[in-house]
Amino acid sequence: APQGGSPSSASSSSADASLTSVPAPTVTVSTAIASPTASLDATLPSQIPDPPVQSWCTSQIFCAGPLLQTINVAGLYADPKTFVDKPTSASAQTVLANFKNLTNSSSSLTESQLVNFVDSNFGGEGTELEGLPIPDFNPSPSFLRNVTDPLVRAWSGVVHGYWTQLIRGTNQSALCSEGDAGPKCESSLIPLNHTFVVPGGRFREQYYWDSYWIVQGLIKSELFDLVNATLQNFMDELETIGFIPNGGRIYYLNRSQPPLFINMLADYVSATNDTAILDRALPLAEKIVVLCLTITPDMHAHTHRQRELTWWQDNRTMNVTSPFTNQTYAVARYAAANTAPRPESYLTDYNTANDPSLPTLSESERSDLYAELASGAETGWDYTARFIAQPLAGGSNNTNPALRTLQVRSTIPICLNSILCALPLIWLAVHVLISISDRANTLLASLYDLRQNSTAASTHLETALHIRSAVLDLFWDADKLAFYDFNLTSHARNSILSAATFYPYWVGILPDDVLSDATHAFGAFASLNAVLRRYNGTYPTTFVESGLQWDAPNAWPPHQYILLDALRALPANISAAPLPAPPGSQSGFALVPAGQMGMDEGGGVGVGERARARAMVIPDTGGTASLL
Ligand SMILES: OC[C@H]1O[C@H](O[C@H]2O[C@H](CO)[C@@H](O)[C@H](O)[C@H]2O)[C@H](O)[C@@H](O)[C@@H]1O
Repeated sequence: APQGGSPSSASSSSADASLTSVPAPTVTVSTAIASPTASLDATLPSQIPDPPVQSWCTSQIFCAGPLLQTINVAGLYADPKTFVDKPTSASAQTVLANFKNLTNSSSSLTESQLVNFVDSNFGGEGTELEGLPIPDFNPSPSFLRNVTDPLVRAWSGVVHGYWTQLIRGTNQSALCSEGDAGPKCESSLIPLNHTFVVPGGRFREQYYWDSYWIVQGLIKSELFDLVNATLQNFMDELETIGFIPNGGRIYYLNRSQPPLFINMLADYVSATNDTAILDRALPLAEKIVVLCLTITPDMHAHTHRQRELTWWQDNRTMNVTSPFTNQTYAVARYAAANTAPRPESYLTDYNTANDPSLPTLSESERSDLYAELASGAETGWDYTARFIAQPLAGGSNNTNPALRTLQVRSTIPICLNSILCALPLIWLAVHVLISISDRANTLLASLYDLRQNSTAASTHLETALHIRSAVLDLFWDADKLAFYDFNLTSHARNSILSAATFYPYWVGILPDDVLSDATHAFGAFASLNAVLRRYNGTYPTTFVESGLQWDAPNAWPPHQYILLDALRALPANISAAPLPAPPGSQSGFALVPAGQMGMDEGGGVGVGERARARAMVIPDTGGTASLL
């Protein structure tokens, strides 16, 4: 097998399933042909001065600089990511010399000169990757037999079959090898040692938080070797880079993504009992969760001084004093250091910053905006009203005015802090506060138990109490019965309800208000009831139709997963009661606590009658079923 490691139970397959060796898929490359919107003999539009070179991304071809800006301003490709995924066909030195000759040859370059330059100096996007076969692919894994609905079962079988299209390896023969005068070419790919699974389409590389849900699927599909390989790649990155980047390209090296490595590890060990992986993984995982272990400089310093130099703590943590209780907490935010357009979205960011219909930005305002845009990408929710001061500033057809008011770095997000503290918090929930599904038993404290390291486990438990307090204090609104992000500028909670409101439940943080009163528990999930009653569809990311992809009406699969787990986290004595019915002929919206959704029925800033959350078959509960 091309994957690293082979757990004992990794080869299990259903007895009646026929094992099939599926041939390696052909990876389609060079799908994009340069097709500038301007005519070929048009000269390039004028440019603003190049942004500063980014210390984290020093390629003069794929990172901010004159070449990248010129190619982008020419608008050769509909998707700016196409260009930065093309390896050069000659050494970087040669390509840069050719570019210099070109720019010296004329004061006004034409579109066709740029098309020729790219065609003769670059190869097809993604050629450094190869599609790999899945050895002994089982088209009928046992989970399919437990899907009773024939339609859903057939659909699940089709989805299972997609794995064969998404497995990649680094194409060693296409990598830029060393020549006498240095590497023979340059590519933006971060080569990985193990097989990996890609989201697909333009996302040709491994992504961090996508991999969490990929791992959930791989486990169901009994493709354990691929999970192991995914984890090995991430461990390699933790060792060599110091953190797990957003994705597997050098232009992602200034940011991470929602940190779910240890969740993947726990789920893998639970599914395979491959505890051998823990020797390498646990110290690296600790690097990720250390935020939870170093609450304030004076707490735990005696036990955790050696862990202080870690990535999330050093780069993303700050102390916040609650205006509600005056308690101080170390909490995390997304905050990428960046003063240039994102290379994979260069023209998009450039246009946001230089939109002629909007006020001209000073250099420092532009830099700030670029940092916000990169930080927004780090959230995984790029982009959403949740992190925007004026989400409807340009209406839903023009998102530039809204993006100019991004406030990612001044938002303490519910989701990140819930995730970062998930393991000790769920451990706490399981062992101290509430009963929760078996899944929780696989989490960090249990992993430590496996290694007989009870000291570390008790520290996690102690820490969990503190972090649970931070989440409940900063984010929980007891009147609206919902969690909201904390805004560092207003020093108050934001008012936008989003799918993030369910993250604390997902990780086992249940407010006492909810635990003590079934009516409150219903109120906390009343927006879900309203959505299901009215639209019979999935839960949108927010209820704001901003035109951004992480806003209404779009609903994203990760959130449906989290929401279902959030419901499962409710104790049975709270969730078993029948749902309250709306009075008279009113809709489920009438049952939503005042102000929770921040919208008026059928209007306001929300989805209202226009909602079209991507429909999924979830039957209307009709007011009689339980929340579960
Ligand atoms: O499925 C991969 C990811 O796709 C989206 O974000 C990615 O694309 C952006 C633009 O090309 C890029 O700037 C960002 O950093 C990428 O992660 C999606 O929003 C992500 O949630 C998702 O992981």
